Amino acid sequence: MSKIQTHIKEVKLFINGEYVESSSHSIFEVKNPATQEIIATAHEASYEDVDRACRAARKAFEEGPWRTMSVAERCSKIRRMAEIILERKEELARLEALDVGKPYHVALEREIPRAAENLSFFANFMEQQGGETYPMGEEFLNYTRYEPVGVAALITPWNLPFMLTTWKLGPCLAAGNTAVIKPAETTPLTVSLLGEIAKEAGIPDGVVNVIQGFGPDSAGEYMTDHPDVDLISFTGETSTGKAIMKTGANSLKRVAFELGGKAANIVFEDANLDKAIPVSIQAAFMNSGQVCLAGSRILVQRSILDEFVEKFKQAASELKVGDPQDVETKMGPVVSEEHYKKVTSYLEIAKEENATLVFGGKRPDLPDYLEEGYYLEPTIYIQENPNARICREEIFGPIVTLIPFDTEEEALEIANNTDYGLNGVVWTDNLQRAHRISHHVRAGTIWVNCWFVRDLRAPFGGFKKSGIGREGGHHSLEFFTEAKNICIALK
Ligand SMILES: NC(=O)C1=CN([C@@H]2O[C@H](COP(=O)(O)OP(=O)(O)OC[C@H]3O[C@@H](n4cnc5c(N)ncnc54)[C@H](O)[C@@H]3O)[C@@H](O)[C@H]2O)C=CC1
Ligand SMILES: O=C(O)/C=C/C=C(\O)C(=O)O
Repeated sequence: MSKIQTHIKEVKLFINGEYVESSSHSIFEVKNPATQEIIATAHEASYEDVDRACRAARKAFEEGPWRTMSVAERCSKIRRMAEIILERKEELARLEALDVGKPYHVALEREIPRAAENLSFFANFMEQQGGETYPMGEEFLNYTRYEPVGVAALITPWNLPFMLTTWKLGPCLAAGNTAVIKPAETTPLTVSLLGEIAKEAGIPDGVVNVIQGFGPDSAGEYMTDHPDVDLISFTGETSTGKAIMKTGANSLKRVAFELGGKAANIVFEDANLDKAIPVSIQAAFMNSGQVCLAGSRILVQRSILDEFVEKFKQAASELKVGDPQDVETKMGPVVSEEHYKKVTSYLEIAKEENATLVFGGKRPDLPDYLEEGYYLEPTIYIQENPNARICREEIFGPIVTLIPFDTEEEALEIANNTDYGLNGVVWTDNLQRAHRISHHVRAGTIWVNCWFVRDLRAPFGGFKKSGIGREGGHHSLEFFTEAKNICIALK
């Protein structure tokens, strides 16, 4: 008998202000990755359902009051959504932990509050926006308005489902657009509640629609091809971004992509290891390493390699792996069987590439009721060859690779030796070096002596294959608005 309290749930579609079943009666199962228990069944949206959702969003955009109501009124409703999320935070955190396998307390203390903040931040930010004015002497005056674009398809992955969906929904709604949301098929639970939360907050029917289903030949592809969708905001795998771009090109949809990463976490010999070690452990193993910003390769200056390895290994051995619902747990399973196979295939690859296993590399010892869960110990390798696959490919699991280097130039070369460029981390007490490295690592965010510190006004996104465009502050609003210039003759 499982110790985990499961929550059997039927996940329906939310279209035009109400829960509906799939018109094709197609259903898929949702599993708890800690036990493989079925925790819910979800309705897969057919083409007809996606079409209804997109048309409802279009109608709400064209006819409804959402686009034309005052910014103050719109934003107060978005803030109310944030309040409801906080009122329901225990329930949402419990569902997120069940669905993704992440520790409940991480969802409760970090991700669900951040989801609420994603909405309240953009509501407040939108209210402070002005426009440009360009007087042409006494004869003409130009002024700019930022108007909503239309219907947005918001497609999100399974690693931080609720947080990442609200990160898109906040600016989308604040700017006056309407939305059709599709969470990942692996983790539909929390996002399925966003429609009812919006409705309770007083947001008109049709403005927030949530559909469920898969990617290719399913709900994801249908929405990216739909003529009523104007723009697509997507977070997920780089190859999926390419597929979405191709489909969206048929009707020239605007796209913003936040894709994969393989961050270099560079530790110089003058770094404060008392800070660098615990934060690097977080960066490697938070959410079982299923974070696009994960510091999954740690470049360590050779003169401190032995000390770093000893301390890092000790800290990894103290991470409690276990039941996501247990308050002591620091790391749960990975999200699904398919993903477990992908992640654990890198154990074989590491062996073939002669990496040195420092810690982990197998299933942890766990109570019987977790024996079917997709667990892997926090795993640490040293790999001298920076071209090895574990140094360049996104594993998206609890596997971290330590790569020794001697000089600053070498560290930079290794850091940039990947197709990705989402973020990087530098540990040093040398201010000039911190700036030099930050300028030369080709990535969208560099954290110096810290990691995953987020100011929601700052640009967030990737260089190279890590994305297209930026989210955050006015960057998000630019994506979700059309700039219009109005030129007035004054005489
Ligand atoms: N934030 C990030 O950078 C993330 C990266 N990943 C990477 O992606 C890998 C697989 O994770 P998945 O969730 O399977 O990512 P994915 O990119 O396959 O799926 C993300 C979302 O896109 C949808 N989708 C898939 N194919 C589509 C298509 N052709 N058209 C429209 N929508 C489509 C999915 O149903 C899901 O909602 C991970 O192993 C990791 O490498 C995953 C999650 C987050
Ligand atoms: O903090 C944000 O806004 C986004 C974080 C995104 C990830 O960590 C992810 O996609 O894994």
